[in-house]
Amino acid sequence: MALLPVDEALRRILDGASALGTERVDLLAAADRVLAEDVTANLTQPPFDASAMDGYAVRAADVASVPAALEVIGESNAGGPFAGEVGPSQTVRIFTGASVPQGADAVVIQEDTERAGDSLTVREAAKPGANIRRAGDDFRIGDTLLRAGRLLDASAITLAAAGGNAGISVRRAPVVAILATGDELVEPGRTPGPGQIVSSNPYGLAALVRRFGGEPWLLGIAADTLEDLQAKLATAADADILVTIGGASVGDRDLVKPALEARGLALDFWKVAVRPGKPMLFGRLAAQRVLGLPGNPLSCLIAARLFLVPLMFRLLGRTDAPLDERAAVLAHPMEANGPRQHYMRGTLERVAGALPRVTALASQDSSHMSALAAADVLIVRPPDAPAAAPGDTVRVLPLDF
Ligand SMILES: Nc1nc2c(c(=O)[nH]1)N[C@H]1C(S)=C(S)[C@@H](COP(=O)(O)OP(=O)(O)OC[C@H]3O[C@@H](n4cnc5c(N)ncnc54)[C@H](O)[C@@H]3O)O[C@H]1N2
Ligand code: MOO
Repeated sequence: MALLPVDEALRRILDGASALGTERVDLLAAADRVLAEDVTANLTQPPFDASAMDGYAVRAADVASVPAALEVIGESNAGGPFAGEVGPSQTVRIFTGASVPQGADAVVIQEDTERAGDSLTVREAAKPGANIRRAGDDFRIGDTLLRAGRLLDASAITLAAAGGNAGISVRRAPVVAILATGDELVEPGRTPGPGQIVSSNPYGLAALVRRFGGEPWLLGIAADTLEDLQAKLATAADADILVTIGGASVGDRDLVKPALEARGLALDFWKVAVRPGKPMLFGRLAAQRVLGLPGNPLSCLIAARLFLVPLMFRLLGRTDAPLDERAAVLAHPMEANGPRQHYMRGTLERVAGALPRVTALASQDSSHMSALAAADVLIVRPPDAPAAAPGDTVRVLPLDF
């Protein structure tokens, strides 16, 4: 099979994928979930004309020329409005957030006044509307506050709450089953025997899945036998997405593809023109989407960021773009690229008033986890890109996981 271009691989993975079902959660459980329905305002905010400052509610005409002498006739507190009306040459003591009483059309801040008993001297003039937040300035009952498909961050949750919404409809989190494969693997914390290494990838993948709103489901490590692979794959039938790690290449023990095929995998593609991540496979086991990621840790995580995360966005109904490429300027020359789209690990440096400057790390080995942890971007080198010079503009993808 020929290597598939990155865009085409992504298109095929997303083909026919649609948003999962919805569930209602209360506001405290809504953080980082994806909104499934528009949120509307059940209230108007502010619900009344409110003072923006601590001071005195006045008739602007009374304080057009200063100093002006006024009589204090009462008080309006946040939560305790003044019941009467402010008449000519009268004023009401008022506090931030309190309702502006009838008759008043401006608020003079406390610092611009002098008080003696019920007498107030205003030293600064105020125009009509000064320091008043009008009813509905922020939003009105029936307004659409938030659109479906948006990630619920702190500001969105604050707005939903202010609009009188106690519960929110969100997308069900996609369940992503993760199966490590390989006789050489032991769980972290165990001492590897001869020829063994620690199975690190599932933990990084689980973090990535959580980070983007999914529910990771770790299936452990399958041995390099068709029997064990098939048995472990069978336990994942209820997951929305099945991810296998390793055993995807052409070695004699690379049995993931045959094991999946024996379980009825409809293979869509195997091998993508991407570096790292080439031996990735994608197919379907009935309704379940299956991503077979390579074993090299960087290949695994970077392929997951490039292909699994956009699929999760789709299942979550997210409307923002899953891959946010930006421009940066190269700090050094770069050789021409080969036929695979190369996602090189790099570090980004801010430059005042100009595009940031990017430096590729010395190690671009797909097994060097220390390099990935030290990087803050991936430099995207398109297939067969010509050699580049310092100062050339390149695309970078922030490492956001
Ligand atoms: N003759 C060829 N050999 C290889 C090719 C090729 O095209 N022709 N592709 C290379 C590329 S590119 C990659 S990437 C790797 C991917 O191989 P597999 O997906 O089959 O992965 P494994 O061989 O099982 O493992 C590779 C490497 O990663 C380690 N590994 C595996 N699982 C884990 C885990 N859960 N945690 C940490 N590390 C893991 C494994 O021990 C190996 O060191 O193939 C190249 N070969
Ligand atoms: O694609 Mo492999 O991921 O180049 O090491």
